[in-house]
Amino acid sequence: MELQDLRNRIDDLDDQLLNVLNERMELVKKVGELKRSSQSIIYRPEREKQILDRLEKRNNGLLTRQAIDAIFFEIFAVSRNLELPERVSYLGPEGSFTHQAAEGRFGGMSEYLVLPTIHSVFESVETGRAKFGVVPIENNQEGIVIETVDFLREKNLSIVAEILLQVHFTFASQSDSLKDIKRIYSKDIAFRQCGKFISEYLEGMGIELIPVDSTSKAAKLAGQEVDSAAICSSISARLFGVPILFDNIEDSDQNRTRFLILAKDFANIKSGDDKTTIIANLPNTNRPGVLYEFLKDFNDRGINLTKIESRPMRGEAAFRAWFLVEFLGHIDDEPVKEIMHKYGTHLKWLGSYVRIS
Ligand SMILES: O=C(O)C(=O)C[C@]1(C(=O)O)C=C[C@@H](O)C=C1
Repeated sequence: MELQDLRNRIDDLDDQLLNVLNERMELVKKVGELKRSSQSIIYRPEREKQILDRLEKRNNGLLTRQAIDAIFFEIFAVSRNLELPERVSYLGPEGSFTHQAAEGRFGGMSEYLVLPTIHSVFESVETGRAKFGVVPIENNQEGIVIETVDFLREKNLSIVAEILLQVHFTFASQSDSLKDIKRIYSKDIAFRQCGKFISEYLEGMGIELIPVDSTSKAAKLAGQEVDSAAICSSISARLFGVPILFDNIEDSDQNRTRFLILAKDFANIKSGDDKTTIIANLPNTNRPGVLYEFLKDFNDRGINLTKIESRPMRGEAAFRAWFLVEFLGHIDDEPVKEIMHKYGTHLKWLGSYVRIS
């Protein structure tokens, strides 16, 4: 078949797609009206997961699950904006991995608020300037993001969903020859995580490594100087128009960051595959066995703990700790309810949400 024939057929299919999408939006609009009249929540991650799981099962074409997710997250985002436009804040700057995570879930059409600190993201959701906020919580190579964990305890926000992002770094420069590069900008963590690439490709060339605040700042600087390069995300290289010379230059392809989507007073319905996050301020943690007994309560009920992170009780002279605890299951599960009831105000529920990681 000739190119023109193929393109004509693609045009036909695009017409059909457009009609079907518009038809879908008519239905979504009606859902939106129903929700508004009953004051229900617009964003329903568990319904979105149900749709994606169903489509994956039905799928017998070339699309991978990842591709289906990417296309449909964009459709859901457009749907939600039609139902009720909701602003999303994220930890910037633009081009950061958090930006990438937020866009992956809320699509290119949403209205975004780019904020400079994790604290300001929490605050924007608290004050209602944004409906949702996206912050990193942990990287599987570097560990927990302490600021996020501490604000989860301090502030009164709910966890709506988690996002898992595979972290890829790119090497971007306006110069197409490594010989001409005099300096590389990046974040200190990124230099560390791309150590093998740096020593194999760049060692002994007298190139200066300059740490800056963010990888997107690195991309911006590399966009202004022809003899510089940046180790940054592909989204920030694109944002600042810096050509990518090498992709996926990180040492480990296991490098993943987990992000949380936060909102005020949000509760998900059970999806059947959920994770729950709580804060435990256990009573008198200096008595022997307090933590052991608490953990045993989970074990006794067959609840799978996925994380326990210990943080200091600030403002006290004693060395006391509180814990961020995550486990598989939903707050509406009987065994989970039992534990929540048993410890009462010593536990603070932050959210039960569709499990990704
Ligand atoms: O089913 C709903 O509750 C909808 O609002 C529709 C829809 C969709 O586009 O399918 C949109 C937003 C929700 O997050 C989930 C699904």
